[in-house]
Amino acid sequence: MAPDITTATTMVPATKAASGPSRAYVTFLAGTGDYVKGVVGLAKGLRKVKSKYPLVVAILPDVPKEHRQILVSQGCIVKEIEPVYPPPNQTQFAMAYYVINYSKLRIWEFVEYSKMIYLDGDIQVFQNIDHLFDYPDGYFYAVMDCFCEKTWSSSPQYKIGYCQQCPDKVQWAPELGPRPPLYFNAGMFVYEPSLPVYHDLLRTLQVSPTTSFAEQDFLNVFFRDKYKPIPSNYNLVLAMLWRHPENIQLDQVKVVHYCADGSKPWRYTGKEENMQREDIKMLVKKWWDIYDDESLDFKNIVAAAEAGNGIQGGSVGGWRCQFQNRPICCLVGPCCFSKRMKSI
Ligand SMILES: O=c1ccn([C@@H]2O[C@H](COP(=O)(O)OP(=O)(O)O)[C@@H](O)[C@H]2O)c(=O)[nH]1
Ligand SMILES: OC[C@H]1O[C@H](O[C@@H]2[C@@H](O)[C@H](O)[C@@H](O)[C@H](O)[C@@H]2O)[C@H](O)[C@@H](O)[C@H]1O
Ligand SMILES: [Mn+2]
Repeated sequence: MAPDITTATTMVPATKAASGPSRAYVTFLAGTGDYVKGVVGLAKGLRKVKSKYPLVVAILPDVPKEHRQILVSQGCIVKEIEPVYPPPNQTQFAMAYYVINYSKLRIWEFVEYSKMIYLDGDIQVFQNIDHLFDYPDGYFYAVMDCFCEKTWSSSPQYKIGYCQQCPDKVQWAPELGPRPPLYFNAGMFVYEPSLPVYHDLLRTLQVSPTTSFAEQDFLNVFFRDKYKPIPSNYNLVLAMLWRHPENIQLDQVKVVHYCADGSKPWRYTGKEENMQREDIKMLVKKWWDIYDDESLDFKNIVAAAEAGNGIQGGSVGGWRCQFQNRPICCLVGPCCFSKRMKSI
């Protein structure tokens, strides 16, 4: 099991979760590039909506020390994972870098948590979604994807203009075979870590064909009997705004997925198609407002909690150190959020 880097550096030994099933959000970070900004934004966004649960970051070995330190300083629980590679293949992935996304499968190994919510690093949470952890166990919850973007141009759905978001607009062509089962976007999902499932995933991957949406396609096949769609409010794939506006009520959206071409806020130039839309500009600004909000930096949250300023019951988002009867037991912080804290 991947060691908690924070536990290794924590001044005091982490102990088992104090009470009740252990839950956490989890994201994935690879490379030396700027996705680390996405993860910092996500950590601050979860704090802004007062989530009760910590953010675990599964990182590949190529993530530099400086980025790891930034994540720990933002209260993240950093866990190094080994890459997962698909079987040798000639696949033309929709995006060449999708090949690294198979490494996401390592999060099934995080069995110190009973339930986790996976969020891509290019996602922001604008309203609290902790209640998703209470959904019945035994299912895989995720939002249905959209097939209308050109990233889908090699798919049979795209070729006939069929999309599951509006199945009556263009009927599925029976001559293409059975209508495809509901298909989820793998940028956000609710799942239960499990070693048997983890080993089954890795074994099955090695005998599965690789396809253009890499681990997203693979997860859709693997969990097809357990998949339960949840509303688009929990993972707004931005293309929905111009492809299926009738399905979206922007003020109800809790989670935004900046996956449309040119929409990553930390790289936004406004030059790509659809990027000058008022709703896109508003959502990019909302992301930056959180990223730039220093009051959401972990060190300032701890300081405010220590001073008891405006945080009820001297807790941080409902968490209090069980050992030192203070909001935070130590400035290292993440040990609290992963092991030593208990929900009050
Ligand atoms: O260079 C990269 C590319 C991707 N990712 C991670 O892999 C996820 C999936 O990639 P991406 O979100 O770019 O795919 P999309 O949702 O846009 O198809 C990202 O959100 C990050 O968490 C990363 O850490 N570094
Ligand atoms: O590795 C495959 C990726 O496939 C998914 O994104 C795609 C896809 O869903 C299309 O529907 C969209 O058109 C496209 O923009 C979007 O990037 C996941 O968001 C990502 O986490 C990851 O699994
Ligand atoms: Mn994404």
